[in-house]
Amino acid sequence: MTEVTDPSNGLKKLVLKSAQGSTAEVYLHGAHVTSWKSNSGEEQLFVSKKAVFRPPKAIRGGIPICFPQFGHLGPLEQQHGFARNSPFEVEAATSASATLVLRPSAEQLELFPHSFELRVKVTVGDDELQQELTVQNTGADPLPFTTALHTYFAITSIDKAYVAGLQGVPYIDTLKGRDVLTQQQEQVRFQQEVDCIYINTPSELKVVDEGRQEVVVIRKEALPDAIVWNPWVAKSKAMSSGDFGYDEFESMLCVEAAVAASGAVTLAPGESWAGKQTLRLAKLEQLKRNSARPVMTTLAEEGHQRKAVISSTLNEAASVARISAEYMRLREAGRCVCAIVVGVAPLMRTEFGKHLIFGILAATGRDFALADAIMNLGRARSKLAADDGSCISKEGDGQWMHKHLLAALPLDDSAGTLTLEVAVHNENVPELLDELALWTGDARVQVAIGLKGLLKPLDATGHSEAPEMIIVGLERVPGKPFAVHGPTSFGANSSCTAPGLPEYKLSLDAHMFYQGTSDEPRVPPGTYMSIDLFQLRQILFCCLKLDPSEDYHVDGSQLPQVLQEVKQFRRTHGYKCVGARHSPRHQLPRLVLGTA
Ligand SMILES: O=P(O)(O)OC[C@H]1O[C@@H](O)[C@H](O)[C@@H](O)[C@@H]1O
Repeated sequence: MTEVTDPSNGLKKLVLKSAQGSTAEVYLHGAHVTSWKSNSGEEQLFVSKKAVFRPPKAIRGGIPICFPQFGHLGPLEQQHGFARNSPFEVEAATSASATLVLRPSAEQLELFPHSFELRVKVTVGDDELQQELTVQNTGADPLPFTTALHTYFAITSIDKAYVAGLQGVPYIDTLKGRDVLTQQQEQVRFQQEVDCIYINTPSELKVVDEGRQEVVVIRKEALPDAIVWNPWVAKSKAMSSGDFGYDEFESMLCVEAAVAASGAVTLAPGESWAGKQTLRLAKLEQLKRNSARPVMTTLAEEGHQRKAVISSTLNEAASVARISAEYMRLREAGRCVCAIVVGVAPLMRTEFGKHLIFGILAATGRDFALADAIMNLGRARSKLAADDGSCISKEGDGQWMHKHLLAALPLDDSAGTLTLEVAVHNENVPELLDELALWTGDARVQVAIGLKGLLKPLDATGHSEAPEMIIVGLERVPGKPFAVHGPTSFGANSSCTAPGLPEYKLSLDAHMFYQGTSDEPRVPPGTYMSIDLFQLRQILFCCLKLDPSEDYHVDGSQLPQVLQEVKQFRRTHGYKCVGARHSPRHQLPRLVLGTA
C-alpha cells in the first residue's frame, strides 16, 4: 500500500495493488474507494467529473459507504448517514489491502447516540475488489443500523448495460411509493429514472456491459438487499448544479449491496456484525456459458459441502419467511445448497398457497416469473383469514403435512445425504428435479412431492371438489436415476374397487389423509379421490426420463394388477415407477407403467 496526497485536491488516499496489476484507490475521507482498475488497467468505477473532493462533502462516485443508515431508513435526517462524510483512520495495511476505522465524533454521537467502531477492509485482487464492513457496538445500548456500499459502476453506455440476478425478487420502487412489487424481467434495463430497493436478493448479482462485453459479478454476504439507481435525464439536470454532470447518467449505474428494506441490524452491546461485497470482472461470454447451468450446480461445483435439511411446518407466512431466511443464511455461509419447498400443494388453490410457494421460490432465487414475493405474504395472509378454505386454513395443517411427508419418506439428514421436501406448482416439478439431478452429484437424494389431488364425494355431480394432497416419494441413489420410493400414498393404500367410477378415479379412502390432524375428519369415509395423475405422469416420465416405448397401457380396472406388477418390478429390478391416467384433456394413455 502506498499512502499519497492527491495533488489535485490535497486529500490523503491509499493506493493498493494486486499481484497482476489490478489497483484500487481509497480515500481516508469516508474510506471511499474512488478507483478500481482491472489487470488490464481499465477503470471499473464511475466518478463524476464534477465530484467535489472537499470534506465533509461526500465524493460523487466510486463507492460511498452509507452508514449508520441507508437513505432515510434510520433515525438521521441526513440521507445515507454520515460515514461517507467522515475522516477514517488507517489501522492496518499490506500492499493489496487496507483496513480503515471510524469512531463517531462527539457531534455525531449527539445525532446518533450509539458508540461504535466501523471498520472497512478494502482488498484488491486480480480483477477483483473486496470490501468487508465490520461494525462493533462499543456502547451500552443496542445499536441499530442500515448500511450500503453505494457502488457507482462505470459503463460504456446506459442503453447497453443491465443488471441481472433480480428476477422474481420483491422490490420497492422509491419513485412510486412503498408498495412491494416483484421484478418480472430477467434484466433490469434503464430507459428512465430507476430508484428501486430490492429486498432479500440472491447473493450474486451482475452488472452487464454489452458495450465492452464484460460483466462485473457482485457477491454479497450479509448484505441481503440491493438498490439499483440511475438518475436519468431530469434528476441529472437537477443535480448538475452540484456535483454531477447533466449527461453523466449515460455512463454510470449504481448497484448498492445493502442492509435496507429487509430490516435493520441491531447489535447488542459488545456484539459485532460483518458484511462483505466482492466485485469480480469477467467476460460476458463466460457469463453466458455459466448461466446455461442452474445456479445450484455452480455452488456444488465450487465444492460447498452438501448438507441439507430445512423443513418445517408451514402454516403461516412467518414460517415461510423464516425458512427462506434460513435457506439464504445457510447458502450464504456455503453450508447448504438445498432447495426447500415444502409440501403444500393443496394450498395451491388458495391465494395464500400461491404466495407461499412462489414466495419460497422467489427467496431461493429461482427463475419463476410467477413468483410472488415473500413481502406479499402479509397481504396473502389476511386473505387466508378471509378464506373459508374448505380444507386448508387452520393451524395444524402444516404439522399434518409435515407428518405425512415424514411418513412417505424416511427423511435422513445425516452427512452426505441430501433430503428435500418438495412441493411446488406441479408444472415446476420437472424443472426442479432436473436441476436437483444436476447439482447433487453423487449424493443420495430424497424428494417428497405433494401432488394436487381432488376429493369428490361419490354421488356428487357438481363442483364439490376440494383440493387434497398426495405424496409421492422419489429417491435417487448414486448411479441411478430418480425413482419412486415407497411407501407413497399411491400404492399400497390405493385400489380401484368402486364400480361405476370413471376409470381415472382411484378409490383412495380420503379419510385416512386426515389422520394426524387435530380436527374431526372433514371428508366422510367412502369419499373417493381423483388424483391428478396427469401431473404424476409428467413427473415420472419427464423427469425420470423413462423410455415411453416401454410403457404399459392399461385402464383403471386393471390397477390392482398393475400395482402388483409394480411391486414385483420393484422387488426384482430396484427402482420402478407407475403413473398416469386417461385424460381426454391431455390425450394421454390411460395408465402407464414404465421401467426406470
Ligand atoms: O445524492 P445522494 O445522497 O448521494 O444519493 C444518491 C442516490 O442514492 C441512492 O441510493 C438512492 O436510492 C437515491 O434515491 C439517491 O438519489
